[in-house]
Formats: sequence, C-alpha cells, structure tokens
Amino acid sequence: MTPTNVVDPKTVKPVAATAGHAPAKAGKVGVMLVNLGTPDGTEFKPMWRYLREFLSDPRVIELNKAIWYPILYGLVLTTRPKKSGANYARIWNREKNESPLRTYTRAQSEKLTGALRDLPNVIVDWAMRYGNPSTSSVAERLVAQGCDRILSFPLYPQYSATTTATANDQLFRALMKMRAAPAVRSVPPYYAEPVYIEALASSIERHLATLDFEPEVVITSYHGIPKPYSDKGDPYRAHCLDTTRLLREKLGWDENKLITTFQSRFGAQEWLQPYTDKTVEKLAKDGIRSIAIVNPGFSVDCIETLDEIGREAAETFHHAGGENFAHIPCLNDSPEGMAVIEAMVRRELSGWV
Ligand SMILES: C=CC1=C(C)c2cc3[nH]c(cc4nc(cc5[nH]c(cc1n2)c(C)c5CCC(=O)O)C(CCC(=O)O)=C4C)c(C)c3C=C
Ligand SMILES: [Fe+2]
Ligand SMILES: [Fe+2]
Repeated sequence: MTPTNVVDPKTVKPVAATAGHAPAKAGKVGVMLVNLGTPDGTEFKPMWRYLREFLSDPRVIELNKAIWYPILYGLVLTTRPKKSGANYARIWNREKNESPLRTYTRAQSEKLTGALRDLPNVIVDWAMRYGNPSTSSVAERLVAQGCDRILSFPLYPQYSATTTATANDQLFRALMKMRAAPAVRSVPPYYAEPVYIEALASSIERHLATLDFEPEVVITSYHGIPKPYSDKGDPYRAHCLDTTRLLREKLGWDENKLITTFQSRFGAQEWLQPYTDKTVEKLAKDGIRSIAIVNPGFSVDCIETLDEIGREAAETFHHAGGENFAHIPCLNDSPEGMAVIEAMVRRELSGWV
C-alpha cells in the first residue's frame, strides 16, 4: 500500500511570500549544543551574577524560596563569589579570557559544523543554561537564520533534573516568547550508548599508556546531587552506575579496579555517596599508592574536573600518603569525544534531514 500522508522533509519548501508579508525564512534545522554555564569573569560581579542565576533555579535548589532566598542573598552570594572566583582564576583560559568550559564547548560546536558539512540545511550553534551565550539568544539566532526545527543537545551523558531537564525548560522558556516557534527535539541521555562507552574506554587506555605508573585503582568520579533528589526519583545515580559498569566490562577490569564516587557537594544536606574526597583519602590511608581519576559525567573539562579533581583531590591523596596521582581529561573536543556527539546528532536528526 502507498502511504498517502507521509511528508518527505526534502520536499518541504520555505513558506512563500504573500501580499504585504516578507518571505518567511524556513526549512533549516538548528543543532544547539547546550552546556551548563560559566561566569563571564573571575571577579566578584560576574561570579555573583552567574551564581545567582544558577542557584535561583528551582530545579537545582528545591527549597522553598522564602527559606532559600535569605540564605542565598545573605550568605551564599556574599561569600561564594570571592571563593569560587579564586578557583576559576587558577584554571582560566587567559588567551581567550574565558573559562575552559566555554572554550571546549565552542570547539565542539566548530568541529561538529565541519563534521556535518554533508548536511547543508543544518546550522550548528552552542549555548549555556546559565550565563552566556544564553539559550534564548542562540534559539533566536537560529530562528532568524531560518531554522524551523531545533535539535537541542544537553551535553550530559547521565540525565538529571538538575541539568538535562532544566536545559530543556530554558529552551521552551525562550520559545514562549516567539510567535512562530520552531519544532523542537532533545537528544536523550547517552550514558549507555556503545559509542560513548567505547570513547571513554579508548580515551582512558590512551592516557594510561602515557603514565610512568600503573594505577592500582581508577575512580570514575561524577558530579553529585543531593540524596533526597535521587530518593524522590531522579534516575541520575542509576545512570552513573550503569556507565561505570559498562566501562568496566569494556575495559575488562574488576570491581576493585574501577570504582564509582560522587564529587562537588554543595550545602549541608547529604549528597550521593561515596564521596570522592573521602574515598581518595581512605584509599591512600589503606595503602593504595597509585590512582587515576576520570570524570565520565562531564563532557568537557571545567572547574569541577580541573580544579576540584586535578588540584584538590591530588593534594588530598598526597597528604594522606599516596604517591602517584593522574587526572584523565574529559572527552572534550578529542576525536573520541566528537565521534560521540556526531553519532548522537546524526541519529536524532533522522527524518529531519
Ligand atoms: C545544589 C547545587 C548544585 C547541583 C544540584 C549541581 C548539579 C550538577 N552540576 C553539574 C555540572 C557542573 N556544575 C558546575 C559548577 C557548579 N555546580 C554548583 C552547584 C550544583 N551543581 C555550583 C555552585 C557550581 C559553580 C562552581 C562553584 O562555585 O563551586 C560545573 C562547572 C561550570 C564551569 O564553569 O566550569 C559543571 C559542569 C552536574 C553534571 C550536576 C548534576 C548531575
Ligand atoms: Fe554543579
Ligand atoms: Fe566544585
């Protein structure tokens, strides 16, 4: 039987001009890489602006506003901008005057543009959930360039409401202001995709081969979330554990060689355990001399990987008696990392190009 109602996207033409109207630009597909966000500078003001936007997001801090805002404005935003700014200053990309997260996300977008050259109707761009370039400005730019469809790619392999869902919320908030809003798709979490697991395994093997020691233990350290969020149904922890299990199988390692921990606690409540800093300290005290840490949950290196792991965790390990410490970089814009992004984008564009 011949299908009668199937639309071939290649035959859909831009809307023609009618009397009194400019021709509507249409027919292009926007691919938008979305990362978490980052401050515009390391000084108090830009740090304050970034932290205020981030920590006012009810997906991130679930406390009632009447309780949270006095703490946020009275305590957190009076002290943390200075402390975090000093940490950002240590890892800042001085050549471009921006954080590594922004540099790497832009590089991913540029490389993806090159990789998708065979799809002339596709425009690739990149945005942040918090800070700049804002999600709304990039969505508007794509629409102005003729995109009537947008594929949004929240760059988090493991889903969490605190990251993936809020990136999607923000895009729809931008669409709420448009009369002619584009159709939207969102790339699903890819924590168990073979292309991602293979990329992590080959990146780990490549970096371990450059070391002059063999780690007795390799830690997969993920950003944490408050434990109550997980208890209430956020699937993030299960996604992280799945990634590590699949990576272990791929590498042929046992449960003592590749372990899972959670880092970057914020505030007083309990977060997902085991904690990375406590684990690193305990390993050294238990006589483990050599470790490596990899951060599979971060698509690019940032303050949490370069400073909290590359500096702080290394110091903790050495102070507790450890000898050899290695931090394995994130996939970033490496060939392995770009293979993951390209594969996910091509699959999710199906039917649109
Ligand atoms: C309650 C607070 C936070 C939750 C929940 C949270 C979840 C979460 N975050 C990431 C990824 C990143 N977080 C980064 C920085 C960062 N995270 C928090 C707080 C929470 N994160 C803060 C306050 C900060 C700012 C830095 C600081 O002051 O300590 C970053 C790095 C950004 C950069 O510019 O380098 C990333 C990436 C995930 C994946 C996640 C939940 C799964
Ligand atoms: Fe975070
Ligand atoms: Fe941190």
